[in-house]
Amino acid sequence: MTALEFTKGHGTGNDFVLVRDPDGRLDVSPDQIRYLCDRHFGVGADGFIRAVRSASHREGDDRAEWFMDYWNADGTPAEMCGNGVRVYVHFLIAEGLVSVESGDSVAISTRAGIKDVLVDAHEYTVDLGGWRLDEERLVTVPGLDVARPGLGIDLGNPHVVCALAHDGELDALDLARAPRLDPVPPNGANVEFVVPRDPLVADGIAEVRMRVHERGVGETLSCGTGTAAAALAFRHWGGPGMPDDWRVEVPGGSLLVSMYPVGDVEHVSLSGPADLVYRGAVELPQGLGDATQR
Ligand SMILES: N[C@@H](CCC[C@H](N)C(=O)O)C(=O)O
Repeated sequence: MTALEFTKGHGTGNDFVLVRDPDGRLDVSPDQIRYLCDRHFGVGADGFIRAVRSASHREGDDRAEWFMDYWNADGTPAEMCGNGVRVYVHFLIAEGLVSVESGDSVAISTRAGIKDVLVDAHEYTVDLGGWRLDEERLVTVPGLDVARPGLGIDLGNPHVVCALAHDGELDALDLARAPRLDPVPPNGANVEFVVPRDPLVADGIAEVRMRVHERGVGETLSCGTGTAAAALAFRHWGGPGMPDDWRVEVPGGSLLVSMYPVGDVEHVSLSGPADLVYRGAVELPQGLGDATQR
């Protein structure tokens, strides 16, 4: 049995088990990812991130040296993770795998394309790229008496954003199980519940509060792409005159979302902290198979 060395990190409480595997020698199975992310029997995390060179992963894009091999806690791969990619760059720097100074950007290959992450002391800003509106779905969740409309937003990964009237409604939600979506999205979705601050806009920045049920995970303390989806949906509903800068408060902290044109496309960025908490080594139990060398 081999011990798997890992680092535990988080971005506003959205937490990850990160492992370094520059040459793509590790083969960590979905069962092993479920074990690692289990909060009772394993290390515990919302997601698993393998740091592998793009050249050593079939989904990697060689225009970026590093690929973020991101998996949800239930052992399913995801296209993108806005908190994860910021923590990932912090991890690459801490491990000496990239060398950057404050003010530099690092390009990261993800299943949703290449994302540039700007490093600024302890704050990381990821350009999530373009986005698109998706269809509306009815959202049913314990704690809300009737189903509410939710707006689909695609950021490489799928989101459905549901506006609530006040903090009381948000606090009453039971997100222990996945909200029901109608029609059912073909690939599932992360579902964000959002309440506007009163006033919504102060000093040119709009502010909302959000809770999220993440696809493949459950309720989490934060979801970076989810905060971007929340801001985009509220700006869409608010119409012309809405600001392009949004502060989104989540249970684990707060994140800044900004929208800006890049050529003909509108991009959206996400800024916030990234923290590494501890390192360790874990032996994967028999029966799950070892994280073996390829
Ligand atoms: N927490 C992430 C999103 C992680 C992936 C998500 N659960 C999915 O399946 O799309 C974020 O910070 O964006």
